[in-house]
Amino acid sequence: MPFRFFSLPHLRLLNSSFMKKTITTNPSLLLSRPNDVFTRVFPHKLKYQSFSSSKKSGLPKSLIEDEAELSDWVSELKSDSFKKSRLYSDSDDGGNDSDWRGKRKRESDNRREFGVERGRGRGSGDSRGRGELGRRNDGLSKGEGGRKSFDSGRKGKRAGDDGFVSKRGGKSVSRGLMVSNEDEDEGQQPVAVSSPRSSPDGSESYLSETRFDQCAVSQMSLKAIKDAGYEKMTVVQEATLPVILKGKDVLAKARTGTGKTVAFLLPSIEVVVKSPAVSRDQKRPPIQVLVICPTRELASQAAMEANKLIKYHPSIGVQVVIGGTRLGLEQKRMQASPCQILVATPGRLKDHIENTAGFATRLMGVKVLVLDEADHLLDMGFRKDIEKIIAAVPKQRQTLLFSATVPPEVRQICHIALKRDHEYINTVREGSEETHTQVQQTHLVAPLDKHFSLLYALLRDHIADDPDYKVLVFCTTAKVTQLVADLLGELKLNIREIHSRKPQSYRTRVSDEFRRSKGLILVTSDVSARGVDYPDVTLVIQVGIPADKAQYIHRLGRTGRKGKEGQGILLLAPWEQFFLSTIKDLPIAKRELPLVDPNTTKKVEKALCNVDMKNKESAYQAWLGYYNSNKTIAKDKYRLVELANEFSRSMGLDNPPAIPKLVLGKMGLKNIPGLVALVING
Ligand SMILES: Nc1ncnc2c1ncn2[C@@H]1O[C@H](COP(=O)(O)OP(=O)(O)OP(=O)(O)O)[C@@H](O)[C@H]1O
Repeated sequence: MPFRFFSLPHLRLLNSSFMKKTITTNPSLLLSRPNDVFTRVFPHKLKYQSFSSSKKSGLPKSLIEDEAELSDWVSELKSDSFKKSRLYSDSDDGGNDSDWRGKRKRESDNRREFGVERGRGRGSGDSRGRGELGRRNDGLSKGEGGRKSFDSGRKGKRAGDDGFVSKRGGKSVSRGLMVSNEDEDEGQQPVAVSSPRSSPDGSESYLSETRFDQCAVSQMSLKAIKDAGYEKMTVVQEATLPVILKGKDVLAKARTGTGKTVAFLLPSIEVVVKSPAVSRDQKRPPIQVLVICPTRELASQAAMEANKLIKYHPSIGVQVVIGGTRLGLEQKRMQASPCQILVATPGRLKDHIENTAGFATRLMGVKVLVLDEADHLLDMGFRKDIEKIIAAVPKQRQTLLFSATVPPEVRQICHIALKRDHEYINTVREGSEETHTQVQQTHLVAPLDKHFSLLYALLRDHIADDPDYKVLVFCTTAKVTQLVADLLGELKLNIREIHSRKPQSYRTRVSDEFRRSKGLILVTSDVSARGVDYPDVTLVIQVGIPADKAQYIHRLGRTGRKGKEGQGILLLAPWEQFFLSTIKDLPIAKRELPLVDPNTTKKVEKALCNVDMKNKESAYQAWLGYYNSNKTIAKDKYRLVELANEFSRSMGLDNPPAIPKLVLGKMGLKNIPGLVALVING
């Protein structure tokens, strides 16, 4: 296709006279396109990258039989690319657990864990006792450019959910949200569409002044919105709704926890409302809205939100298809209650396309395609699945891409899904951070052998400080998550764990419980990093470097939702400090090491002794796989192995666990001193 694309290097704030003019012309939502601004914004041409011409995998697309096969196929593709760029973590649409050597290994594990065991059963560890409360030691380092002391004024503020705007009320500061269009030839450019308000302390309200009943949606949808307790639109809803309702393709960026789900669901539902009613006799009515989410939790959550919004539309149905449940059950459910709105994870959707009778035909009715967490879905891990899905829906459709992060690479490849005249709506003000100002972010650097004790001390201090604590601890891989959860459970903290190695029924139960609870710590892999809306999370701790800046932002975004306060701590080893330069534009203060008394250290060491040896072995291998996929760390394999063995010692092991020779070969770590190779006969 002879497309020409033009990159949008950075959206800039429009000059103040233009802003003023735009905003006074229409105080709510405006779209205008002055040409002088436009020509300054699109200077670089972008080469069109056809997905069909991407690297050959050796398999024609039509021969991909199932999810696992596709995973292998993608893995092959990725083996070149993933080392080039970034670490991957455990956020994928997981399929069945299986062996690294087996054909059906999950692709995400191929990236990181290089595990050899399959779904090894450990007690679910559901209910663990309440922990002891210890002495508090905040230890935020001084001289952090006037930042508030770590906990100052935090207590008691979180309750102010709906009152956030009025509390922070102050004078509105006009500033532009950016809408852009990539096609210079058509004379379209970023324009100011709205002006979210800043409070006197500089934080931005997530709510706009526009009420839902001011926009052109059906009365029945408005009624449901009211029942859901929403009155004013959030900033991203205000900015995107009119554009989407006009039928435009949209790429939208808005901070975490600011209502992006409703922003894409509400106008999508309106498309169904306006479509001719489906006859009752029609057994397989067309799917009109297809929403893709990267994780099962997120897909279920989006379907729940959709169900809220269709409450008064009895003729509209919503279904969710996700991995980890029986395909046959989903097929029966879809037959029993056909739907026009389908929310799916990519792998399972592909399964249905290939294995469910009539499903592909139903997809030909898609009018709106939504990619939630679009940057993640367009990333290498999912790209091929997404390309297949795009090929399975009509070309004539509206496409909506939403995320809190839109890295430049994603801007460059988003045209595989979007029309060339799509609009880019960026609600994050130029020059402001992508994270929330009301979330206090700190980082802590300590040798690896101190991490477990430090983590325990940090959690204990937080619990002592806030009886309503609700904490997420992010770990690098599923198996490291399992290890940390075991350890914290041994230390009698009230914990739950969630990661791709857990059965879906367990994941759903734990996720629901954590959503409802207070006084709980959820130890998790990246399956909880994006989109999951747990209310009132007080603290997010990230142990070890996240995959990239976007993943840091999404993990942190589990706290500080809907204008609430929160804290984020990033715990790094000295050799992981390079990651700080990746996130240097975020307001992350250095935190002083909390005092860990010798008794605490001893207690943690004792608890580590009680952790199952097999879990330590798995964690070691997973750890090695994860850091081996990091360009910076893995460039010196000898050093990498030294570090892995430091991790092994930190788990209380005298000698590093053996790793199957085949796995070492796959990791490119054969014959590196310090590793113990395990030869498996037969
Ligand atoms: N207009 C509104 N008024 C008040 N609350 C709202 C409104 N719209 C959505 N919400 C609520 O805000 C919360 C966050 O919404 P949502 O999960 O869609 O955020 P998000 O921007 O998608 O976050 P993330 O980037 O983490 O995926 C949800 O609990 C949702 O019900």
